[in-house]
Amino acid sequence: MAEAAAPHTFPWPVVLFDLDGTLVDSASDIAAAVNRLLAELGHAQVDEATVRSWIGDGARQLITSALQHAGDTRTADAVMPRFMRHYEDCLLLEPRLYPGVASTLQALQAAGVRMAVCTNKPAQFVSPLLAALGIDGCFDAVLGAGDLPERKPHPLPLLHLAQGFGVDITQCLMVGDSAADAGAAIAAGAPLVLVGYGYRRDFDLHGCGALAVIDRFEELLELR
Ligand SMILES: O=C(O)COP(=O)(O)O
Ligand SMILES: [Mg+2]
Repeated sequence: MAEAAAPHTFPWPVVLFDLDGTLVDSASDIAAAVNRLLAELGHAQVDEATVRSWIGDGARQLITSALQHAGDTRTADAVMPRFMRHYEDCLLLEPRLYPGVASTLQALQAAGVRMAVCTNKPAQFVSPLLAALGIDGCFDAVLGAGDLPERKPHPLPLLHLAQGFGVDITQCLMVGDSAADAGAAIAAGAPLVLVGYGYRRDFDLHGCGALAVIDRFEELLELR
């Protein structure tokens, strides 16, 4: 009788995933929303690469950067309701999972790893996006900006998720792309893996204490 394949073992029982720039390439949709706002405010359009450099610290910081870039003295708060309408309208224009994300999440799930999304994206957009991409069933918990009084790089969202899973934070691997993810993981005491393909700005991926920097999402399965 053929021997059953050994189940994949993974070093951590829980993985907390960042969303934008880690699981999902959403930059073109976010850029479309920003450009709709800029057009409405009478400003020139910006390219996707510029918007990518503004993603990672939440919608308010994104819009603060866009207004600054346009030389507009309005506050982010003053235009946020308008922006959120554009964000919602553009959310599902063409979001894409990065290569290997669906199969890797399935492999982790099959190995009994419990997973959560921990993102600075506005909370109301997270579940619809995960559902549209067909990966909503992989996660036991989803936390977005606005769900808690603090967001990454504050450690609270990570600590809150660990508590919900009933495990110590050192048992929760954080996987992200930005300084906000690294800051939150280090402040919380969570092990950290960074993806090299995301939206990082001026931040040293290799010098911030990550266990690994991966260029392909599937490399997660090789961690030991
Ligand atoms: O919306 C953002 O600014 C970034 O979201 P993220 O935390 O999933 O990268
Ligand atoms: Mg990110």
